Amino acid sequence: MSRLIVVSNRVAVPSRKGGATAGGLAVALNDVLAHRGGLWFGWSGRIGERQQTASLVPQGNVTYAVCDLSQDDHQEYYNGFANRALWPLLHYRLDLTEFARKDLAGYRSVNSYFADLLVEHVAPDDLIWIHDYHLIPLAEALRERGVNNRIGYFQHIPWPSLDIFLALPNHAEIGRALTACDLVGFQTRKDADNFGSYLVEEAGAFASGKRLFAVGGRALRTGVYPVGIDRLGFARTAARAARSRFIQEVGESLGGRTMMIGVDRLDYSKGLTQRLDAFERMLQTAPDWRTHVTFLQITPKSRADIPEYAAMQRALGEAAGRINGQYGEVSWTPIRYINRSYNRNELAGLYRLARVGVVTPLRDGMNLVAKEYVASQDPDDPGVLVISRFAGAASVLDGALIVNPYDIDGTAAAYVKALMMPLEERRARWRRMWQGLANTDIGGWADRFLSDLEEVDRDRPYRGFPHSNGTVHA
Ligand SMILES: O=P(O)(O)OC[C@H]1O[C@H](O[C@H]2O[C@H](CO)[C@@H](O)[C@H](O)[C@H]2O)[C@H](O)[C@@H](O)[C@@H]1O
Ligand SMILES: O=c1ccn([C@@H]2O[C@H](COP(=O)(O)OP(=O)(O)O)[C@@H](O)[C@H]2O)c(=O)[nH]1
Repeated sequence: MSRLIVVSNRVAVPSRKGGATAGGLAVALNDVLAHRGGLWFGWSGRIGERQQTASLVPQGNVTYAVCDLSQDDHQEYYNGFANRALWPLLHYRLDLTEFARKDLAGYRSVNSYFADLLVEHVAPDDLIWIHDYHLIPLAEALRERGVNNRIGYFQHIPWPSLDIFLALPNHAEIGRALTACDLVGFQTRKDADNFGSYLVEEAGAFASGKRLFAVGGRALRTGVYPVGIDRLGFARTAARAARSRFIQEVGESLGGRTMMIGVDRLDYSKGLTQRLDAFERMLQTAPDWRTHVTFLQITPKSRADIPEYAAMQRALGEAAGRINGQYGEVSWTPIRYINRSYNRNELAGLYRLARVGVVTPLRDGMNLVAKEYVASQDPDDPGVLVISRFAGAASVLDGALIVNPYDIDGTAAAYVKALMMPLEERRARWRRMWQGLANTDIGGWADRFLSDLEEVDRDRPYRGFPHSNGTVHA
């Protein structure tokens, strides 16, 4: 088996502050590398001087290779082009997209820096797997440095429709950069279809079917690989956590009330204000639930230097305060709004304690919290998941109550339905979702992507494409 090199901006270096945060990419890749071993290259999470070589941290079967970013790198590449231009645009938020040439230059420069450091560690048979929108130019930069290995790229966040993507001033550069890969993977069929349309309509690619392209004299495959979780591991953790002192104390603090839960980074893509607005609407329109339900919203701060995130933090704090002020009683606070992060064990126990899990992003590549909520439930007495139709996870969790997060009345009605759902229906819906999780288990996700990457026929880029006489290239 070839050695795996995983590359991502965020690297979960064990016991290093600033490395791992509450984010699905780090969580997913951690699981993959723990099973398969290899090299994990990326940002150390620290700001300092640029390095001449990556710092190596060997740990079991994984070697972490990380490097610091300069203050300007962090500002232009991470806060700037990645998170103020690409993130909003790829989440369909043209209204929040801020394109600056200086940030673009920083983005290119950090990708070149990563390529310079990484190339020193690449052996001829290694499989290289690049992750996410921070590193779209990396495959091209590696090819320029003579790397001929198989390179795959996985997009954790949505790929929007053509009209949206064309609003990016340098869309041609970004789109072309991915054609240096052998395989490009997406979370959903829609994302992969959108990228395919872009290749054909704007990048001069020829398509054979929906997932094979000839572009720039090379073959490029695309595929759909919805990222998952270790469902059995999570279920075990949740069952154990339910007996912990921490969860017992939280349970006692509820005083017999039903709990709803939301767990999200503080991000405008997560639909948090709409979610609380819907809870407020429920308290208005279904007054019987007042004093009987507690909404626990865990929202660790994220990307806090970016103005749109700081504004979001203020808006959300105000919304929670307004609702608690309007409906709260001396003995009851409707919303427990918390800005710190919790570890996996604690979260698993909290998910299991909650009768309703609420996941209502306006757009989300996948959303692992939705899957973790399902995996944590007691099969004999499971809770109900309310999920936005715009989360990638909705496509594999068809036992959930699916809502349009822009529809505040509709979401409020779904909350009531979830709270009142009879046990038999809860069990039946949960069984369907548990099965859905089996199809996208984390090990299977990586195995499918990597075996497709190994099978790309690089020597015959036009294999499968039609000749002008109607026959097919062998
Ligand atoms: O690294 P940060 O800037 O702190 O942000 C955290 C991560 O957020 C995004 O996660 C995505 O990946 C998840 C796993 O595939 C997926 O479930 C979720 O829908 C995505 O939003 C981002 O894509 C990562 O690069 C960040 O590390
Ligand atoms: O306090 C927290 C909040 C979140 N998470 C984890 O962060 C990940 C969030 O991933 P998701 O795909 O839902 O969204 P993202 O933040 O990547 O956009 C999940 O595995 C959560 O369990 C965590 O460990 N602690």
